[in-house]
Amino acid sequence: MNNNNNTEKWLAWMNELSCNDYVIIDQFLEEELYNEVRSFFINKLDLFTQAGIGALDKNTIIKEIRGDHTFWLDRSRDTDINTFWNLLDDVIALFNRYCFLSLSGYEFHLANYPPGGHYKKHLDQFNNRNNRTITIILYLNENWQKGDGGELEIYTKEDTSFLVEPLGGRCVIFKSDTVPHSVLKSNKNRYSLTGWLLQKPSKLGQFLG
Ligand SMILES: O=C(O)CCC(=O)C(=O)O
Ligand SMILES: [Fe+2]
Repeated sequence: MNNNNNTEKWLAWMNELSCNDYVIIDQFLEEELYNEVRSFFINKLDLFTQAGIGALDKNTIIKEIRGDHTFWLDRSRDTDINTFWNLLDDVIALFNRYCFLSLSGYEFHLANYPPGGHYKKHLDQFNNRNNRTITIILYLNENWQKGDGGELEIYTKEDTSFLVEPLGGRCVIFKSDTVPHSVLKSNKNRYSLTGWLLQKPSKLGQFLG
């Protein structure tokens, strides 16, 4: 973190995350970085493909469950957003230090839900691969209006749920294994940058012998 002020902000967000399992942050990035990420998104729109469900070979396209199109990011290739990658390094270091985690990596994609797109209620951890630990979603929608749909529905520990509008600059962070969520039908293109901070795989020994 480049200054104490940012560290303090992160400590408050992590505190909220540990109490509620989620935290919602408006104007998450400084304007310049937000614009950089959004321009990068727009430049890549031609490369998006229909998203699937499940890890690796279990990945199948089921439009009834999720309707988004995605583009997976690669830090060494996608250097236009280096400032964002560097921020992630700092964030991972803070989580490991203050939340006693052992995060060792991340995976991020750009996502577009075209009109009619939605994602049914789910958890972000796959049954057969459980190292997704923290989910981070940054919305990139300018001028999102009531009636545009595409709200994120978050289901709480108290068995209630609430809706989060995908407003540009808003970031939602939650625990990947405990917070069920869904995306309601979007009525227009809905842009986001979504990713997961990954825990070091446990029980590697059983594979390594
Ligand atoms: O874009 C969102 O609000 C949520 C996306 C989501 O749940 C996912 O990609 O797993
Ligand atoms: Fe999800």
